[in-house]
Amino acid sequence: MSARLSVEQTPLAGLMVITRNVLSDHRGYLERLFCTTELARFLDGREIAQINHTLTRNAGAARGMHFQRQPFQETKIVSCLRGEVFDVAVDLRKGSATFGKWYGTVLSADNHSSLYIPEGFAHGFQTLCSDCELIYFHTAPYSAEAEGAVNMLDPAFGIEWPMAITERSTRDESHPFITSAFEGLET
Ligand SMILES: Cc1cn([C@H]2C[C@H](O)[C@@H](COP(=O)(O)OP(=O)(O)O[C@H]3O[C@@H](C)C(=O)[C@@H](O)[C@H]3O)O2)c(=O)[nH]c1=O
Repeated sequence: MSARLSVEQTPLAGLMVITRNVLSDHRGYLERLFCTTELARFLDGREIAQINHTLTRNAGAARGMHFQRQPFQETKIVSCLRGEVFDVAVDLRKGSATFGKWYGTVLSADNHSSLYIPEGFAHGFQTLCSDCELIYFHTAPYSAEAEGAVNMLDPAFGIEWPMAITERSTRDESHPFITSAFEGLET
């Protein structure tokens, strides 16, 4: 049986784009969203602790850039099951050669791509059309106390969002810009 998931490295070590190889027939298709066996070499024993699903109604809306601190640091796999989003991860790993760099890619229901985001990255996205649904596989449970975030408009990162950001949560709007005191996340 051929691999159902193809994995491509990005310029940020450990951050990967997964393409789901669909099995189509006259009814439609089947695709694999997660596979312990195929992803074993990356997961290195981590198990999925939580699966979350979000709907974002309006095009141009954005969520992020979120992460969880130790001991709830998490790897997450993000997939878009309806619509199209520009999905972004920022490397916040302390001591990383690419600290502060970002990588973005379009995830859509049609391109069957997912982003594999390792510990030490912040994640966010912007919707490119209305009614976008994402599904997240997380290796740690949600912890409000361990949540952290950086501002998606922070010039220190210079993320090139595809369109003007039309909507964010009050909390996401209020995340401060980082300062030189921010050394990054321990991983
Ligand atoms: C993320 C999360 C939130 N919540 C609660 C907190 C709050 O009351 C409500 C909405 O939370 P938020 O506004 O943080 O939801 P949202 O902005 O969609 O948060 C998500 O953003 C993207 C970018 C990610 O990377 C995800 O991991 C997650 O952080 O849901 C949970 O109960 N469990 C969870 O796992």
